[in-house]
Amino acid sequence: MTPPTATPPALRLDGVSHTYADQRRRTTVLKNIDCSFERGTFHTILGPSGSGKTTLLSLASGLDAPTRGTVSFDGQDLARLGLGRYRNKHCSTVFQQYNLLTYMTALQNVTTAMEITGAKPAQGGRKARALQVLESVGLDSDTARRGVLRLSGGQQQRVAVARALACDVDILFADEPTGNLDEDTAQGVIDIFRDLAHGQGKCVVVVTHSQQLAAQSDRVHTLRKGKLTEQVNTR
Ligand SMILES: Nc1ncnc2c1ncn2[C@@H]1O[C@H](COP(=O)(O)OP(=O)(O)OP(=O)(O)O)[C@@H](O)[C@H]1O
Repeated sequence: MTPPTATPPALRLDGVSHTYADQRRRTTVLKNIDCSFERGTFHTILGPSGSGKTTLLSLASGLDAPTRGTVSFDGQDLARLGLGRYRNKHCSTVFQQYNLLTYMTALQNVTTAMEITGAKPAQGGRKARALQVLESVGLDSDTARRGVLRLSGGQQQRVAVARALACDVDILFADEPTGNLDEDTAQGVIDIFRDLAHGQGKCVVVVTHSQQLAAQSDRVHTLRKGKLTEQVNTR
C-alpha cells in the first residue's frame, strides 16, 4: 500500500542540532536537521552505531530538548506545549531497555500506561483491551499475569511493545523493538506497526539496525555524521 503523501506532518524537526558536553569535551551528534514525520506513515531511522539515532528519538519523543532548533507537534513547538504533556498525551515509546515497571505484572504495566495516557478503550474496559493487545503480540493471559521479571527478554520486549500499542496516541516511537525477537515474532511486530500506520493512520517511527525492518517501512531516514538523508520505499 502506498502511504499518503499530502498528510500534514504530525511531527517536524527544524534546524535541529544536539551537542553533549562535559568538562572535557563537546560532541555535536546532530547537525542542523530538518525532517518531518507524517501520520499514516511507517518511518524507520537507520545509521551506524553511535551515529545519534537514539538521540534523535529522544528529541522527537520529548525526552530531551535540542540544543538548537525546534521540534513541533501539529505545528506547536514542544517547548511551548510542554515535553511532559506531549509525552503523556500524544506519543508513546518502546525503549531499547524496555523500561518496564519490574514490580508489576505484564498486564499491570499495560493498564498503568493506559491510565497515565487516558486511553479510553471502546468496550470491555482497560483490562480487556490490555489483554487483547498483549495477545496480539503473542502473550497469552497466563503470561500477562506474571511479574515481568519472570519473563524472558523477548517476552519483556513484547510487553513493552504492547504497552505502547495500548496507549491510543498519535505517534509511536520504538528503539530497536525487534532486537530480541525470533524471526516470526519480529515479523508479527512489524506487521502490527504497518497496520498502525496504514490501517489506523498513526505515525510510526522506529530506530533499527535491521535492513529487513527498514525495507518494510514507507520512508527510511539514514543518519550519518550528524546529517539525515531520506529515501522513500516504493513497493
Ligand atoms: N548522555 C550522553 N552524554 C554524552 N554523550 C552521549 C550521551 N548519549 C549519547 N552520547 C553520545 O552520542 C553519540 C550518539 O549516541 P546515540 O546513542 O544517539 O547513538 P545510536 O546511533 O543510537 O547508537 P547505537 O546504534 O549504538 O544504539 C555517541 O557518540 C554517544 O557516545
